[in-house]
Amino acid sequence: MPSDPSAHPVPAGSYATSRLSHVPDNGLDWATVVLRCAQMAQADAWAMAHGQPGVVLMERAGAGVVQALTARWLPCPVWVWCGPGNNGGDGWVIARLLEAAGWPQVSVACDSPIESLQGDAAHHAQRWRQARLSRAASADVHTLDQALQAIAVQRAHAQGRSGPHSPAVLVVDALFGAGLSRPLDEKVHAALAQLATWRTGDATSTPGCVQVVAVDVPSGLHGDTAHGLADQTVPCPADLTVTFMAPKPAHMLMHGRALMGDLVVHDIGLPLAALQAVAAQAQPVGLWRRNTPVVWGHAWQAPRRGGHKYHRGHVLVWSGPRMPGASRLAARAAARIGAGLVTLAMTRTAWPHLAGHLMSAMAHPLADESADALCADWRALLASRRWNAIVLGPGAMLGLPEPQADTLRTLVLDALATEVPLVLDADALMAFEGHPQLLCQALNDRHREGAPPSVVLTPHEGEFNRLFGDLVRAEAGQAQATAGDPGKFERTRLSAAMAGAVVLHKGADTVLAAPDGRVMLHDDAPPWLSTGGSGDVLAGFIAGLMAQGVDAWHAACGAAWVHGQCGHRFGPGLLADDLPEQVPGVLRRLWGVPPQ
Ligand SMILES: NC(=O)C1=CN([C@@H]2O[C@H](COP(=O)(O)OP(=O)(O)OC[C@H]3O[C@@H](n4cnc5c(N)ncnc54)[C@H](O)[C@@H]3O)[C@@H](O)[C@H]2O)[C@@H](O)CC1
Ligand SMILES: Nc1ncnc2c1ncn2[C@@H]1O[C@H](COP(=O)(O)OP(=O)(O)O)[C@@H](O)[C@H]1O
Ligand SMILES: [K+]
Repeated sequence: MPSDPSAHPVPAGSYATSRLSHVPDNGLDWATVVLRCAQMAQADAWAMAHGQPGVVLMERAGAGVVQALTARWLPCPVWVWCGPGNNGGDGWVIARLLEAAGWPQVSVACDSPIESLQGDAAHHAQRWRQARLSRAASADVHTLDQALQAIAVQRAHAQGRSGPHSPAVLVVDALFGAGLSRPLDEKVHAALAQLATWRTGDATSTPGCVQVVAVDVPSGLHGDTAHGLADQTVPCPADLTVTFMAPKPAHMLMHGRALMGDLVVHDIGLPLAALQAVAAQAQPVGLWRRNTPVVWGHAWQAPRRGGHKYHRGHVLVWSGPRMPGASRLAARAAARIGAGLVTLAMTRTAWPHLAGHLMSAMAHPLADESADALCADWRALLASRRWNAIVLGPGAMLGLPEPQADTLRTLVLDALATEVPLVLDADALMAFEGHPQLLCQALNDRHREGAPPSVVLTPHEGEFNRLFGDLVRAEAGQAQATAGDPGKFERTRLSAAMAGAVVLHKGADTVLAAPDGRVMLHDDAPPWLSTGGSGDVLAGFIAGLMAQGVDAWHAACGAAWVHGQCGHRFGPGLLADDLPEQVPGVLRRLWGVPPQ
């Protein structure tokens, strides 16, 4: 247990430096998990039951906030807004420690009388009061209304004299954290909304004149869903958020993440055993994890000495005539990540545009005078040899006279009727819009209970909602008493369970889920990845790994990681075409292959 708590910034995704093929799947540690609020409370409770008093943990939590805060800002007037629970408890510690550190103007606002506070929060409120009295200073506690009036005055006096590191007023939001159990009262919401207006700047003040530090989460944000309760808006974003031990979904999922400002995860010294106890309760599938090679490295081997291209699998990529670039990107990505052979199946109309551009990949033309002819040719191709993985979706639209979606659905169902591992992306998913049950049925028919899943669906948020939105809402409504968005983790988990497939739900906050309930967050992806065709490359990476024998879950997690690393390596100005070209460097580092 560290006695000197340290802070580490998020994302903390890092390369492993040694060969990963021997690392077990369960490399559990605080830096690799995302904990729900109830699980964090379990870990706290475990530590308290095993000799770590709550007041000590709270002291460390407050100290962590002070450490992060003093590293960023010069001494300036501070208001600490304390709520009625332990989030407020942290606030009392922060106020006391800031004063002890010599910050000259620290004021506290709390709408609950000190005498009404309970437990650890009551203890620290009393310590704050005693510290004040021992210095013969006033131990007055203000209401939020009084705080707002005072901040308005401080703000006005400081016009033009504040800067990024010395705001006119710094407000510590210690109102509500993990214990938020109902929407904010109107009065509290309005107070935070006023603060938000001052923070962003208005007619009378400059942006940054008032800055905000959130303890655990910005108040009103639910830690599990990354939204306000019952669709309430979260009134005041923060400039800095300090949470403890492990991020919660709200710190990682969009909306929530956008409200955090800089995020620090502070170690308050809970032992690994506390996490292991929480993980034991989360069996059989375990905790929600952050995507690092530790989690999937064992499932994915470097090419072996003496192997040949057939050991590395043959990927079949479907290509429609409208956007042939998409399927070419997927094909190149599959080859770069290690598939031994890649064949593009393309309609005869696409042949002239595509075939001449292929170098290492092979091409197979399909009849396209009618939907029936196309489907028959596709079935024959599927049956013609032992494919190791299929990608269907990037640039899949057909350009036939018949209704597109009907034919595309047939092509997908034909592919699903084989046992070949499959990635379904983009158009192949949208062909089932309005018919999600049809897709789920076919996937479940194929998925054998207990066997590893062999299909990966890769919708982005829009595709996810159009395909699964109604099903997931209905399922979440049945599963949960609380109304409102269950959050991206839960939505993705539900969709994978319904579909009997791995779902890789793309975005700045990619979430992956397997039918057995495993859930993974991929948070280490740079914004340069939001460029046309980047998803096509990802689909190719997944198929390329599956072709090499990696199961669908580990292939999806590994591919998302490689995708993110490729984005990091190239940096700004990235085009999707650049991504596969970064793979050699990423793999070299992953496998510890020495530089040439
Ligand atoms: N030992 C621990 O348990 C630790 C807890 N820590 C802090 O404790 C926080 C969690 O504490 P709590 O579980 O007490 O939760 P909170 O302090 O977030 O809030 C719970 C209190 O607020 C009330 N409440 C909830 N929603 C409300 C609303 N909308 N309006 C008015 N009242 C509302 C609840 O009835 C309860 O009294 C964490 O966010 C973290 O800041 C840290 O000190 C680390 C250690
Ligand atoms: N802001 C972002 N930060 C990180 N990754 C992102 C961001 N926006 C998108 N991505 C990633 O980029 C890829 C885009 O895929 P997709 O939306 O299917 O694009 P396309 O259809 O053009 O290929 C996905 O892997 C997604 O997770
Ligand atoms: K808070």
